[in-house]
Amino acid sequence: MATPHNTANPGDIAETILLPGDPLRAKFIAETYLEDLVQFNSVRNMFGYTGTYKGKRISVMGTGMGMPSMGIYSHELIHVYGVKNLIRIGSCGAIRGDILLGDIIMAQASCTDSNYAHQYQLPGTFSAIADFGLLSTAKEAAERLHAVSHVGNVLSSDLFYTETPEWKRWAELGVLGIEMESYALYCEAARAGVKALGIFTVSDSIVNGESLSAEERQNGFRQMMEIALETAVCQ
Ligand SMILES: O=P(O)(O)O[C@H]1O[C@H](CO)[C@@H](O)[C@H]1O
Ligand SMILES: O=c1cc[nH]c(=O)[nH]1
Repeated sequence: MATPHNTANPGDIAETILLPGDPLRAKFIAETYLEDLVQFNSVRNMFGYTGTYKGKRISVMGTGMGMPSMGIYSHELIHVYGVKNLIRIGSCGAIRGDILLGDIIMAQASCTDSNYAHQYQLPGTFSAIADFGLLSTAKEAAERLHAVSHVGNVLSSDLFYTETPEWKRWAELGVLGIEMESYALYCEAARAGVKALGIFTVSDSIVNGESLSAEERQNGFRQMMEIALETAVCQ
């Protein structure tokens, strides 16, 4: 049965899915890497595809920007379509001077300034973490592909533009970078007992204001895509 945001029928989506924020990144991955491609969604231009990579059935779909958008798509993928392994592939800003443009950050855990976990009515703060199996498989893939990758904490923020440089406080606690969706993804996966991981290419440095050129961005993103695909085939 379709949802208000996804016209796929149950069975159209593989158990393992790659989730870029940008639907055009989903289209690029599908057209570049997948065989026997079928498009399952175009509602709101949030393109979704299923195909095969090295013989393994894999899907890829955009999730938009921010935790409300990620929350909707990941919830439906898990609860309506039976997806079991969700691998977010995004861009992020580095908040440490030793993490360079084009480097890859794997979110072992995700902090947040959002109230996403408020819905669970916990008597405390929920620590959102990656699935260890997905994380260790991705780290091994990164090493095989000679990618520079860092594993640690990220901040999933509700804010892209901020009035004050709050990132410094997060950096003092060892947080590596900032993006906008992994906390919601990890919450949805934890609540449903499925697996999730966020992998990010550093597209800009919040420390020194540098950002990737278009060409460097494309190459860096391709390395992240290949790490995610290599992780997906192992599931
Ligand atoms: O490149 P994506 O996956 O969209 O991720 C990052 O880029 C967007 C902000 O430009 C936010 O969605 C943030 O999380
Ligand atoms: O969320 C994001 C993504 C890229 N760069 C940032 O500074 N923030």
